[in-house]
Amino acid sequence: MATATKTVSEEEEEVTTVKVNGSAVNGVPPVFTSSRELKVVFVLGGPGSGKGTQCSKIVETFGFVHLSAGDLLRAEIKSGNENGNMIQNMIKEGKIVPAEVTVKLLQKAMEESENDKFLIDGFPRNEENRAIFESVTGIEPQFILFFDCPEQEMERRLLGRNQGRVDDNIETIRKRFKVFVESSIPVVDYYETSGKVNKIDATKSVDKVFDSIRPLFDCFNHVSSNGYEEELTEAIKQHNINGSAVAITN
Ligand SMILES: Nc1ncnc2c1ncn2[C@@H]1O[C@H](COP(=O)(O)OP(=O)(O)O)[C@@H](O)[C@H]1O
Ligand SMILES: O=c1ccn([C@@H]2O[C@H](COP(=O)(O)OP(=O)(O)O)[C@@H](O)[C@H]2O)c(=O)[nH]1
Repeated sequence: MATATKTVSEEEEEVTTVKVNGSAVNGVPPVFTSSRELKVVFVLGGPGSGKGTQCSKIVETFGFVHLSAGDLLRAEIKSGNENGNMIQNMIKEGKIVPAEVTVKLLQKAMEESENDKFLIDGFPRNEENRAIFESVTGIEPQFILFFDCPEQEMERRLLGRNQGRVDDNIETIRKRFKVFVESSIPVVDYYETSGKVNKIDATKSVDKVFDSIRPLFDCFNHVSSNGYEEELTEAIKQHNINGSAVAITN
């Protein structure tokens, strides 16, 4: 008689062969257990550049799930998890939490969601984040949104944010800016080499910034006869022609 119980070898088989977006990295298959084709957009930019604000608008209009790495880490502190103290101290100092911790939280959130389109906000923050995310999930981002904003404006916004965050004080803000330039900009540079970065002028009003982002997401709502990939490639090309070609200013 057939039974629902899987043998150990069947379970091993499932974990190693049923995986997102496929490819093994350095011969080690991703350990992601979902079989959905997930679409991920990384949203990067300095602290206070407006990433979270725009992610909310993208969620409303284009049906993505917003995963803020910072929010997931702050929830972990609140949950009383054993890593909580370490995470709290890192955030207070503006340092980057070890990749294993953040990737695990992102992975869990994606696996628990029934959606297949994710905005990952504020991650990857350094090369270690990027490499570990890629090797664990096997996911390559569709593209990168990079919010370009001068430090003076980001500082003004952060000091006015009023969310009671332990890191929105001038001393920690300065440390976060330094970490951003030294560790996060190299990730943007990495993706620039594969033409995946879409630079956004984040100094404009919230609505104007959203207007410049919108065309990059339209293809997720209406797929032309050319197909989604072609439509996205064309949107990125147009975005760059329209004067936002990538030139990292920091
Ligand atoms: N385009 C904008 N112009 C002015 N203020 C903004 C703009 N976008 C966001 N803000 C404000 O700046 C602060 C930081 O924005 P937020 O979205 O939290 O940034 P991030 O997620 O990049 O840290 C918030 O108080 C937000 O309301
Ligand atoms: O992938 C991440 C995302 C966030 N953080 C920590 O969380 C803080 C706040 O990040 P968040 O993205 O919430 O805020 P932002 O600095 O972009 O305003 C950072 O300074 C880091 O200390 C981290 O270590 N890894």
